[in-house]
Amino acid sequence: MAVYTELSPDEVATFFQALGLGQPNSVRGSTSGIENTNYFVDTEAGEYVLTLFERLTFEQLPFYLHLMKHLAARRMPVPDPVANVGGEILHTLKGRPAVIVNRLPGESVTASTESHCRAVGEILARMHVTGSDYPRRQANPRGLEWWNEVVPVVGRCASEGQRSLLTSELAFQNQIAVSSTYERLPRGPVHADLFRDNVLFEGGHLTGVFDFYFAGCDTFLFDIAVCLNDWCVDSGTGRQDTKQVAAFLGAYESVRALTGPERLLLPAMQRAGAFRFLLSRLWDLYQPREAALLKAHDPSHFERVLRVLRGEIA
Ligand SMILES: Nc1ncnc2c1ncn2[C@@H]1O[C@H](COP(=O)(O)OP(=O)(O)O)[C@@H](O)[C@H]1O
Ligand SMILES: N[C@@H](CCOP(=O)(O)O)C(=O)O
Repeated sequence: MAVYTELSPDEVATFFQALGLGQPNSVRGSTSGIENTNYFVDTEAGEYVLTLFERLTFEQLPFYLHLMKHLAARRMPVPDPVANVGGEILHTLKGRPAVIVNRLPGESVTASTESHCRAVGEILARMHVTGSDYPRRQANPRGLEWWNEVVPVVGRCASEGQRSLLTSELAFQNQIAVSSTYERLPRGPVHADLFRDNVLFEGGHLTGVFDFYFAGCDTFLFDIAVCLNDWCVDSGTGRQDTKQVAAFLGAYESVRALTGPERLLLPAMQRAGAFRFLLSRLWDLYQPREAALLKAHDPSHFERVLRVLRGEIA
């Protein structure tokens, strides 16, 4: 992310020492991401990421942090929050909720290949299966309820063409959500934002999945759709790459087979995935926050992806 909350080296050092992580040798603010303040901190004990939460509250965070702990404890390559002597993993720094996790190895990829799509399809299915017995419940914060709240708000600033797209897609998604097929979709904790910038690869192997801060309980199909829309879509045209989609779904199904209702609703959920990110990008554009190094994401990309999925452009 952008650094929203500035920390001095002394503040970071005191915090790390209190958690028994030693003296920081290096502290760097991250320039990517749009939601939280991240610092990369190296100490003699290891490499860490310190996150201060700018949007999420003390009440919302335990769901995300314990989900990461649950998956990490089951050998998934996700960040593992560091506990204090009392076993607490959610901390306070400068009055904000804060967490320290291990820094995962590898780099994000910008251009995805079929091999990347296979790796992400497989890890997503493993996360769905492994997360199935996670006991905490919290709704997807960027789900249907949020869409209904923000469409009228962003619609006021959007162009006429965008406004009519948003209104029409919202009506479609509201209809899908009350259908009996939708009711039968398998559900559980989902990442809900597993874009290329939230996955790490090293030497062709997937080494990390992070940024669980849009996670929530929702349909597994929504999670699959979000991934397909980022990993398997041509960024120039907004069209799906059918070979990448096949690679992703084949790998996903090698771990967990899709059900009949999931097959039926995949196109509708891909529209839902594109709609969700079009909405959040418009929201970020029209309600910007202070940040030293903020790079806003482009809404027109997801407008194109959504229009392609709706059959409005070839
Ligand atoms: N546990 C981690 N291991 C390695 N890199 C990480 C980790 N957490 C965050 N990062 C890095 O920090 C950057 C910003 O993190 P991110 O969670 O995407 O921020 P935001 O929530 O603000 O979008 C990522 O692009 C990634 O490079
Ligand atoms: N993936 C979202 C933005 C969320 O930001 P992140 O850096 O926290 O993943 C998008 O592309 O709109």
